[in-house]
Amino acid sequence: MPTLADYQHVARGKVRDLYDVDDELLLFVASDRISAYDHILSSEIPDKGRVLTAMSVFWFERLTPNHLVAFDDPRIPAEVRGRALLVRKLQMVDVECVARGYLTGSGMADYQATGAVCGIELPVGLVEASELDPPIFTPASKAEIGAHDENVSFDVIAAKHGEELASKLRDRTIELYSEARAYALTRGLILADTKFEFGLDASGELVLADEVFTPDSSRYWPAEGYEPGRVQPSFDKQYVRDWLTSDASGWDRKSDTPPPPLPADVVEATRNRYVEAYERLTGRSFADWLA
Ligand SMILES: Nc1ncnc(-c2cnn(Cc3cccc(F)c3)c2)c1Cl
Repeated sequence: MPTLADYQHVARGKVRDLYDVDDELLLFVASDRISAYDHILSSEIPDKGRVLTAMSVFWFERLTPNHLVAFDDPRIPAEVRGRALLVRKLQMVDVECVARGYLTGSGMADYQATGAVCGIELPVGLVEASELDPPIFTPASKAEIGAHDENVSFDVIAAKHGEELASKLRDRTIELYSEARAYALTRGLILADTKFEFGLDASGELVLADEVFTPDSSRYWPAEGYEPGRVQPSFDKQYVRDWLTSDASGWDRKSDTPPPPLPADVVEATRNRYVEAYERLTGRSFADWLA
C-alpha cells in the first residue's frame, strides 16, 4: 500500500489537494479544512473530507461521463482512504462552469449593479434568493490565489474556446444542475447554485471532473424556511458564520486578522450538518461509507 509521500503533490486548493499517481491517474484529496469569509480556518471539521468525497461519488454514479476511476482502491493511501478519489487525467477546460438556480452572492451583486449576470438580462424586481427558472449559465475565469473568480459572458468563453465547446459547456452545466436541483428538492434541500470543472479526454469528449455538488462547490440551503428577500442560511456553514460574526468570537470580519479557532460545539454541530446533508441527499448512512 503506497503512502501519500509516494505521489508528487501537483496542486493545492484551499481545502483540497491533487497528487500525481501515474501517466493516467491523479489522486484528488479532500481535506477536513473549512473556509469562511475567504479565510481558511485554523480549526478542522472531522470527517468533512470523507463526507464531501462520499457526496461526489454519489453524484458521479449518476452523472456520466466523469473522471472518477475508483474510490476504494489499493493505490489510495490508507491515510486518505475515504476522502480521496483516483481520477483519470484530462485536458482541463479553463472555465469555472457555474449554474445558478437562485440569485445570490456575486450573481446578486452583478444584478443589482447592472440588471444582468454574465451578460444575461434578468427580469426587474428580483430580490436576494429569488428563484431563476430556467437556471442560468454564469461562467467565471479562475482567479489568482486569494482573489475571487471573475464572472464573464458566454461570448468571452466562445471567443476563447470556440462556439461549439462553449455551447457544450453551457448545455451540460445547465442539464446537470437542473437534474440535481430537482432531485435535491425531493430530499428537502435547495441546491441554489453549483460550480463544475470539465476536461476533455483523448477522444475529445467532454468529461465532468473535479468535485461535484458538494457543499464546497455548491450552495445548499434547507428547503424548509426558504423565503426570497433575505440571505438564506447555508445548510452546512451557517453555524460557523454565525459564531465568527458574533461577539463571542471577538473577531472583526472587516479586519485582516485571521479568524480565531472554533469552539468544540460549533465544530461538532458543523460536522453533524455535513453528515445530515449527505444522509438526506443519498438516503444512505454515512457510517456505511467505506466502513
Ligand atoms: N481529472 C483531472 N485531470 C487533470 N487535471 C485535473 C485538475 C487540475 N487541477 N484541478 C483543480 C484542483 C483540484 C483539486 C485540488 C487542487 F489543488 C486543484 C483539477 C483533474 Cl480533476
